[in-house]
Amino acid sequence: MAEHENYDDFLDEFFRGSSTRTTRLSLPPSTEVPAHPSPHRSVPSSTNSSARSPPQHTSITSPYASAHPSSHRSVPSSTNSSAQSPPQHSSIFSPYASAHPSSHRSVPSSTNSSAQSPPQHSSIFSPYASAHPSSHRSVPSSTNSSARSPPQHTSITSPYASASPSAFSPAPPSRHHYHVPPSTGPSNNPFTHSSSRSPAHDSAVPSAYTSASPSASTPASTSAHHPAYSPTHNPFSNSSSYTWGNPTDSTQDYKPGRKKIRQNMSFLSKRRALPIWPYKSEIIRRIEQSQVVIIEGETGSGKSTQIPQWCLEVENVSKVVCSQPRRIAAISLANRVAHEMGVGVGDEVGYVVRFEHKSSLTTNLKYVTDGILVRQLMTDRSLEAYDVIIIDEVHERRLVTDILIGLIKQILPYRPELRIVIMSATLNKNKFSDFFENCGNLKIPGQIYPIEKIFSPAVIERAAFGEDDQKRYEKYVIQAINVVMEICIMERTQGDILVFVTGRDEIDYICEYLEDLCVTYKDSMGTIDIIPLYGELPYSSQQRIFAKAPKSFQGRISRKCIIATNIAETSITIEGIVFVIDSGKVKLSSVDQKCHMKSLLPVDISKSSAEQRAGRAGRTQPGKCYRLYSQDAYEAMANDTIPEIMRSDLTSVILQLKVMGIDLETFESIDQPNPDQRQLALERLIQLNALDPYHNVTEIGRQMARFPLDAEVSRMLVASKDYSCQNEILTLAAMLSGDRPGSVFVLVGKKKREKAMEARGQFAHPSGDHLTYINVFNHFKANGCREDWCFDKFLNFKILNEASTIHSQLEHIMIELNFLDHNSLRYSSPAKDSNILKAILTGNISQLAQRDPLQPHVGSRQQFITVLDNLKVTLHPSCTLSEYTQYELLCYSSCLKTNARKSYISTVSSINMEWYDEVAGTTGAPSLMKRRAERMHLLSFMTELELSQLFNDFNI
Ligand SMILES: Nc1ncnc2c1ncn2[C@@H]1O[C@H](COP(=O)(O)OP(=O)(O)OP(=O)(O)O)[C@@H](O)[C@H]1O
Repeated sequence: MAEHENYDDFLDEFFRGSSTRTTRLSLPPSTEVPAHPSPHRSVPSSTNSSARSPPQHTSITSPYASAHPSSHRSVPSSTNSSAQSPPQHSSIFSPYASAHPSSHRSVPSSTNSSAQSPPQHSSIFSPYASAHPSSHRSVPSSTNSSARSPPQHTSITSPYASASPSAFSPAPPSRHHYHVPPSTGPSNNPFTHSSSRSPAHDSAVPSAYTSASPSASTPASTSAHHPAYSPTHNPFSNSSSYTWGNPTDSTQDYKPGRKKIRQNMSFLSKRRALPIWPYKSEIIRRIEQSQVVIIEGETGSGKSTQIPQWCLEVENVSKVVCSQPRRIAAISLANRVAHEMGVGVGDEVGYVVRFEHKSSLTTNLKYVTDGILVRQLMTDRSLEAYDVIIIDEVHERRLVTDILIGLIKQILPYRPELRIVIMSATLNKNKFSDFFENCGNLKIPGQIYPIEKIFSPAVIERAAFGEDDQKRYEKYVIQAINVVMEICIMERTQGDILVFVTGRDEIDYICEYLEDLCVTYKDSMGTIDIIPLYGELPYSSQQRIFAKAPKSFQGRISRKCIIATNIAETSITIEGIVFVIDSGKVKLSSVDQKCHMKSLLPVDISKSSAEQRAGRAGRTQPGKCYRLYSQDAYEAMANDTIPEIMRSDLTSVILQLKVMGIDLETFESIDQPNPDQRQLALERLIQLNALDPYHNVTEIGRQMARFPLDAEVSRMLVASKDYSCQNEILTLAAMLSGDRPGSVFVLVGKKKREKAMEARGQFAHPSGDHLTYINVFNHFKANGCREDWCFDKFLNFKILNEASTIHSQLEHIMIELNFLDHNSLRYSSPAKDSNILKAILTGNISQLAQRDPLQPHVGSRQQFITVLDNLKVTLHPSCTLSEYTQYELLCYSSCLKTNARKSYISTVSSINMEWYDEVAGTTGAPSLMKRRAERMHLLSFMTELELSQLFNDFNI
C-alpha cells in the first residue's frame, strides 16, 4: 500500500487508481422519473477515453441514472471484509506482554492448519519478550493455504525485545524499561490472577504498567469501596461543596407515605448490591427537599438505572423522564429498567428517541435523548408532562444538553413543584452548582467492582510499527490490535473486550485485521466475535453489542470484541465486558469560527472521558482498562471536554430557540457560545430565509423547525413544495440524515472492484450525488427493499433500510404541514431534475464552490474554492462527480477538514449559474455577482494576467 496521509487519501488513491474513474461514455440524457423505475438493462458500448480504459457498464434505466462513467466511487465498508485480502502488517507488537507463565503456549504446527494459512512472518516480537524457554510458540508452517491469506508479517526487532522468535510470548521485562509504581508487587502485574498464582507472580516481577488499582484482582465487597464505610473517611464531612450521601439501612426501602413501585424480585438482590442502594432514602429526601439536585456517583454505581425508578416513589410524582445524550443509551436503559421493574418496554417504562419510540399513555418512566426533550419544549414550554426531569451524563457537555439545561432553568420559577436531577460520574460540580444556585449536591462513593487501570509505559511511544500502517493509521490503532491479541491469547480470565478508537475508518480497519488474525491464530485465540460500533450504524446493528459472546469451545475462551467510537463511552452496560482498551483519542467535531467548514479531527480525550471509558468495565465483574498512553500523558489531559456550544455549528439550535421566542444572545447557558459562531449562524439563517434581516423568525423558519433535521436539509424540504418535488426531496432528506450517505456504496477489494463500479454506474446521475442517492433509494424501493438485491448491487442494505424508516417518519411531518397528502406519494408524477436541483440549491445556498481560477487544471488535484469563504477544497473520493470535468458551480452538503492540510466537499451536485440568481432572488442570499466581487477584492494581489484569466474563466 502506498503512503497515505489518512484514510481519505487512501480512498483518493483507491478510486483514482481505478480504471473506470476517468472514462467517459456517451450516455442517454437523464429521463424523467417513473413512479417505479423499471430495471431494464442495456449494455452501453464502451468508448475510448483518454489514457484510461473504459468500464463495462450495464445500465438500469433509472429515473435519475444516466450512468456517468467517471463517477464510480465507493466508500469502504467492513461488510465485505471477507472478500478482501488481509491487511499487510509488518509487525505485531505486544505492548502489554509480561511474563505470565500461562501465556506459554505452543501453537500446533501443521496439524491444525488445514483450514488456515500460516502467518508469513519470520518473527513477531513483543517489545518485552525475552527468551523465556517456555514462552516459545511455534508458528504453523505454511503447509496448507486457505481462501484467506494471512497477514504478511515481517520481523521487526523492537529495541526492547530480546531474541525471541515467538509471537505474543511475554517474558520478564528488565526493570529499567518501566515505570514501576511505588507499591510494586504481584498484584500490580496486569496479568496477575489471584485464583491461579504463578511462580512468576510470586517472584514479584515488576509490572510494565502503572496500575492505578493495586487491588484490582480482588473482587471487592460493595462496602469496601464506599468511602462512607471507610474508617478514615467521614461521610458527613463538609470539606467539599458536596454533601456526601448518607447511607441508610437498605432494608428501609419504603417510607410510610411513599408509593410502592413494581419490581422484579429476581433482580432485587443485584440491585441492593449496587453502591448507590444504601443512599436511596437520602436521594429521595434530597429530591423532595430541593428543586435541583446534582448527583455525582462513580461509573456503574447505579445512577441511571436506580434513581429514575426511585423518583417514581417521590410524593406527588407520577411522570419521570430521564434524558441521555445518545439513542443507544436511552434504549438500553429503558430495556434494563423495564426488566428490573418486571414490566414490558413501552408500558410503564418506555423510551423515545429520534425516529423511534416505545411508549404509551401508561408510561410513567421514559428514557429519551436530550434532543427529544428540547423538541418537546417547543410545544410544551414548561414540560408539564413531567414531574421529575433527570438529565444524565451532563459531563459530555453536548450542545443540545447545554441548551436543555438552560431551557429547564427558565422553567424553574414557574413550576416550583418540578424536580430536576443532574447526574454524571465525572461532572464539573462547581460549574453546575454555580449555574443552579441553591441546589442540593450529593456525592455517591463506590464502584460495584474494581477496575485496574493499566497505563502504557512511555517506551510504547517509540515502538516500531509497520511503516505503511504507521503512516496510514495512528500508532494507537496498531497498539489496540496488539493488546486485543494479548488478551485473547494470554488472558485466562473469561471476559469480553471493548476497544475505543476514534472513527469508522479505524474501526473497519481493526475489525478487518482482527478477523484475519482470528483465522490465522484460531487455535490460540479461541472464537472471537468482532463487532463494530459507531453512530452511523443502524440501531439493529448496534444491538449486536449486547449479544452474548460465543460459547467457549474445547477449553478455549471465546470472547466478543467490540471496536467502538465514544458512542459506547457513557451510560451503557455491556454485560461481560472485562477489558477496556482506551486509545486516549476522540474525533472532536468543530466548526471554523470564520466560515462554515466543519472539522472532525482526532484529539486527546479529557480525564473525564478516560474515567468514563474505564467505567465500561467493572460493571458486572472486576475489570481492567488498558490505556494506550502513559500516566504522564493522562496527567496532561484536560479535566473536561470543551463544551460543544463553544465549538459547534449553532444554526439549527438558534432557529429552534428563535421559534420558542428565545435569543441565544440573552440565553443563559453554562458556557457562552463564541460571538463569531453566533453571527455566522444568524447570517446562514437569513440566507435560508428562516430569519428576516432583523432576526425575526419567518414562516419558512417555523416550518423548517418542525423537522428534526439540519437547517439545510429542512430548508430543502420546505422549498420542495415551491418546486413540486416533495417526494424526491423527502427521499433525499431521508438518505442524508445518516452521517455518511456516501457509505451506501460498499467498498470492496480489488477483485470485485470493477463489478462494484459497474453497479454504481447504474445509479450515477451526471448532476452528482444528490440525485444519485434519490436514484438508489427509488430502485431499492422498486426492488422490494431486498437485502439480496442490495448485495448484488454492492449497496449497503442497512443504510437503505434505515433511510426507509426515516422516510416514513418525515412523511408524517410533511403531511401535517400540508406539504404532501396521502395520495401524492403514490400518484404524483416525477419532478424535473432541474426543479429538484433548485430545491437542493435553496437549502445549500451558502454551500457553493467554484473551480479554483489559480489552478485551472482538471484531474485528481483539481481544486475548488468555496464561494462564501474562499476556502480551498477538493472533491471527496466518495463523490459521483468526475474531477476531470470542469464544472461551473458546485453545491455541496458537507465540507469537512479531515487533516491539517486537506479539506473535502462531499455530497456534491453541479448547478447551473442561472439557477443561483433565480434561487437567491427567493432567499436572502446575495447575488453571485456580489459574492464574486467580494472574492475578487480578496484576490486583489493577483497580477493583471491572472485577473484577466479569471475574468475569462468566469465570463465576467
Ligand atoms: N443491561 C445490563 N445488564 C447487566 N447489568 C446491568 C445492565 N444495566 C445495568 N446493569 C448493572 O447495574 C449497574 C448500574 O448501572 P447504571 O447504568 O445504573 O450505572 P451508572 O451509575 O448510571 O453508570 P454510568 O455513570 O457509567 O452511566 C451496572 O454496574 C451493572 O452492574
